[in-house]
Amino acid sequence: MCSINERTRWGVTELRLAFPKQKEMHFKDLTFRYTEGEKILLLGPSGCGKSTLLQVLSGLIPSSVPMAIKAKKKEIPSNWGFIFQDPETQFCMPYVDEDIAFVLENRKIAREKMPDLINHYLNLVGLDFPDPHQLIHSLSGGMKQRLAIAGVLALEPDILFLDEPTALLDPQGTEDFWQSLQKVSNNRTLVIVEHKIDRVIEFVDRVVLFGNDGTIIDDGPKERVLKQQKRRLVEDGIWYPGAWRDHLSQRIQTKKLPDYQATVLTLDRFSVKRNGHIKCSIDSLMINRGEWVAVIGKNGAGKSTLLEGLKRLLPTKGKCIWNLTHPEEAVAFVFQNPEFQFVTDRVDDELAFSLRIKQCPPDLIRRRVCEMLQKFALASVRGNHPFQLSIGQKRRLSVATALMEQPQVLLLDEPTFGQDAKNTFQLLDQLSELQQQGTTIIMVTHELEIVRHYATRVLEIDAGRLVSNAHRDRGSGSEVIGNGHQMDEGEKLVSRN
Ligand SMILES: Nc1ncnc2c1ncn2[C@@H]1O[C@H](COP(=O)(O)OP(=O)(O)OP(=O)(O)O)[C@@H](O)[C@H]1O
Ligand SMILES: Nc1ncnc2c1ncn2[C@@H]1O[C@H](COP(=O)(O)OP(=O)(O)OP(=O)(O)O)[C@@H](O)[C@H]1O
Repeated sequence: MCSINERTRWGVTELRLAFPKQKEMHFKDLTFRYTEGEKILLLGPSGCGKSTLLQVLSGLIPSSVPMAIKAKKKEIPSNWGFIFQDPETQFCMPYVDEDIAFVLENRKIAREKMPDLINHYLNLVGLDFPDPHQLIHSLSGGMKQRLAIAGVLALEPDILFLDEPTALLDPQGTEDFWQSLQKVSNNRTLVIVEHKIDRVIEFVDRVVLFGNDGTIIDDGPKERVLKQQKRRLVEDGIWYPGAWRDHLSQRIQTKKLPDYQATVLTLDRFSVKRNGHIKCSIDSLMINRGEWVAVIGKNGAGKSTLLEGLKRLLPTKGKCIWNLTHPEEAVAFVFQNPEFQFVTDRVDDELAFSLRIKQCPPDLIRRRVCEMLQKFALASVRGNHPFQLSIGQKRRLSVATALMEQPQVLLLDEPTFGQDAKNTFQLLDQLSELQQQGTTIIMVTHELEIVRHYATRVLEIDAGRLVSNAHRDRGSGSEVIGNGHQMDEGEKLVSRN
């Protein structure tokens, strides 16, 4: 073991950076240095610049992402791997096995050793294909994220830059990821951005806390930073261990939900196909107005497929009856990948788009756009291109556009992934308000706290089938919900036909 003085140090000194077409510099002379073997968590509100800084530290900015940057000193490591927020950006080849083989080839691994190694890295992230010669395009969002991680682990890098590596993973996948990383990270240096705080915090020794404007507010051992900065974390809406508990204890308990009794959706021998194959089927299901339905299940189970089938974005068979006058308009949809949704080149135009098509009065559109920019913390980026937003901002914009028309039914595919605490809680408060007014919410989520504290019904999908349909109720004892997660004491699921 070498002493700290002998270890290599990297980082940036007095960094300033300008995004294309932006006059103002991001980071005001930011200095951040780190040492071989350190395990560091970058914490800060959505949009403060965490992902951008990771890309500067790895040298991706400006070498692969051209950007004007100024720094007194830059020390960039050589053997690093980068796990991106958006797994789609990570792949070089069309097939699963080829993508990992590509990395192994770069490491000059002999061809005959490759099949075993490919399986080894896929197993590390819990991907188990009978034949790994699978089209990457045909994987679910969470499966792609697992593959992206496997590809980076196959590099066997000394340094890992991890940008929200578990955002799209199911709870078991998240746990598996941290366990796999534990196995391979002994002497490695890790610089991590992660909103799901509870697990990652066990893993790191140093926490760097950023403010809204990208300045470093504190930097030091995790115990000290989390303790001394607790007020700041709460005020800025940054995740900290116990944030959920504090939020729920302060949450104004919503009035008893109105029982509308009116069926809004009936499914009968309903199935949804992708590429000619049935990927999700439900024999029989009825959902009432004002319900909050959580759709849970493992990565690749068929949750997004179900939602896309309900919105008729994929071919379906059987009955899917919406008890609504104009279902095409009354049912709003939020894709798992927010970029699929954007149709304009400015944030404010994106919000105004659907109301303009309906020829609503300009005054009303302006008022509504301003309201949503405030509610979704997007006012400072209102003139930006939607593709230039941070992941959290993109996610909020996609949800905000769906809410513009005040739809009667909301189909939401993981609307809270990649969000800081403040924006997560604000979104949930808004959805609760809409639910009180009778909006039906059908939401795919891996966030068990939402399932526990907001859902009125939980549908569990496994291998393309509805395996459990349970009404959420409070009672005694505890029960197990999807992915082997124990419900809190005092809660239980009541089965429904
Ligand atoms: N290409 C770009 N052009 C203009 N602004 C950009 C560009 N890329 C990022 N930004 C802005 O820079 C800021 C920092 O973005 P970044 O993705 O680094 O934030 P982050 O802290 O990782 O956020 P999140 O937690 O939401 O992922 C954001 O306000 C974003 O809108
Ligand atoms: N574009 C596609 N083409 C073909 N098959 C696909 C496509 N997208 C997903 N699939 C397959 O359909 C099945 C269900 O995928 P789906 O995206 O519905 O899963 P999911 O439960 O939403 O997963 P996740 O939690 O990872 O988002 C998976 O077996 C997946 O491989």
